[in-house]
Amino acid sequence: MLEAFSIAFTGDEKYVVKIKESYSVCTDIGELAESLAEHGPKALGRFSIKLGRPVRSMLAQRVETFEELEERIPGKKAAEEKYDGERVQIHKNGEEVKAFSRRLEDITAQYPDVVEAVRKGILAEKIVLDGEIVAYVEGRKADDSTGEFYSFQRLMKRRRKYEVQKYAEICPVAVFFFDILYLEGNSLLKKSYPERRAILEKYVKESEILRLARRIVTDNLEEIEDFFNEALEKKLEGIIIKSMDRNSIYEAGKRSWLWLKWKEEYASGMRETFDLAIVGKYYGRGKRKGSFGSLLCAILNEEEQRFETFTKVGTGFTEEDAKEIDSLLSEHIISEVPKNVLIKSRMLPDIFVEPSLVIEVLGSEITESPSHTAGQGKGNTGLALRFPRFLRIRHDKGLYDITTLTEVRNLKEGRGI
Ligand SMILES: Nc1ncnc2c1ncn2[C@@H]1O[C@H](COP(=O)(O)OP(=O)(O)OP(=O)(O)O)[C@@H](O)[C@H]1O
Repeated sequence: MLEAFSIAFTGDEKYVVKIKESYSVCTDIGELAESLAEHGPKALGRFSIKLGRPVRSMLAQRVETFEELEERIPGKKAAEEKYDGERVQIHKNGEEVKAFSRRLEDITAQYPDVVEAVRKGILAEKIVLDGEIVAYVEGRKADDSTGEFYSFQRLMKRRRKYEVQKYAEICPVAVFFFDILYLEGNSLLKKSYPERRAILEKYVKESEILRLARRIVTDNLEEIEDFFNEALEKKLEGIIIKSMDRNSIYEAGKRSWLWLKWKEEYASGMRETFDLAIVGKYYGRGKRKGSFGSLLCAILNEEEQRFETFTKVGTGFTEEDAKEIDSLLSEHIISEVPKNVLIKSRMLPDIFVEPSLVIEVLGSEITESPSHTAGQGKGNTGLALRFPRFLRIRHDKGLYDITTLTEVRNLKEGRGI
């Protein structure tokens, strides 16, 4: 249809791309046609976001490797949690609130709880917000202040015309806002992502239902890896990396390289298990305070007869695992780095543990890392295991039965263990 518009209203095919761009902002096809009929190509580029008329969503590109995140968006970037629910664009005009789906359908009636929360907790008269609605229950467990995410399938129970109120109770939701597109008469589409996020934070009064997408801003890929692992631990499926560049505008209707997605399934090139010795423990920090935290784990360097750190494991533990590990480790806590262990100063754990307990860990990539000491040469980089996940305690394995440096090197070079 948009192609036909190009010929019909401009007499030339060459305007198709521009017409498509205009449609991303002016999704009312009648209005688009009228304007083109009246002004011809001059109408293009004049469209702006309008209250009550959703723009097409900006989408993220996928990358093939974790390093590609750095290649595509070098330096400082934001990593946001990626919520698996329904994309929603919320338009608030005073008391009137409308919610639109990614397919631009009006889904307001399905979410009376969200509408009510927006009326109360969004501190602007006229505003357009972009986010994801998820099946979510706040602070379910006593020790879990961040709440619990449920599957997309569960959210789909809310897709109904009848008994909406009943299902609002059966399936509570939260909206995680990650963008703002319009404020009090002004389009924000051309503002940079850091500017938009700062404005967004001012206008969302967080509550059980209204949340801001959790994120970190960093230029350190390892921190992003930790953030990704934490996201998986919360049963999220990944993260979205966002450019902080001056030109990081909101590209309506585009699958943009300014946003990259990284999901659990992309990381599973290799699925190999490793038996590792625990040599330290970190406490849960920030929102994970009070949680189990993570374990610093080592492989055996057979030649040097010492344990060299290889990874930090923070996911995959059940509550029982955590309790058992804590109680087993309590007998091996010491006040300094154990003699037969090599740890980089940047990785010093909160608690040092004499190597004794062996755990089995699933991992999906071996990379060079300045943080770990496994096989570290003169260049000061060691080998590290990416995306580790705890599987079980190996009571049956002794310290000298664990994965060795030779095995890790073989695996890295594709020779297998
Ligand atoms: N923090 C976030 N920032 C941007 N998008 C997010 C965020 N959290 C969740 N999303 C959602 O993630 C979607 C992209 O993830 P995914 O690849 O799983 O979805 P898809 O429908 O298969 O692909 P796509 O939406 O990219 O076409 C976005 O369209 C958006 O709805």
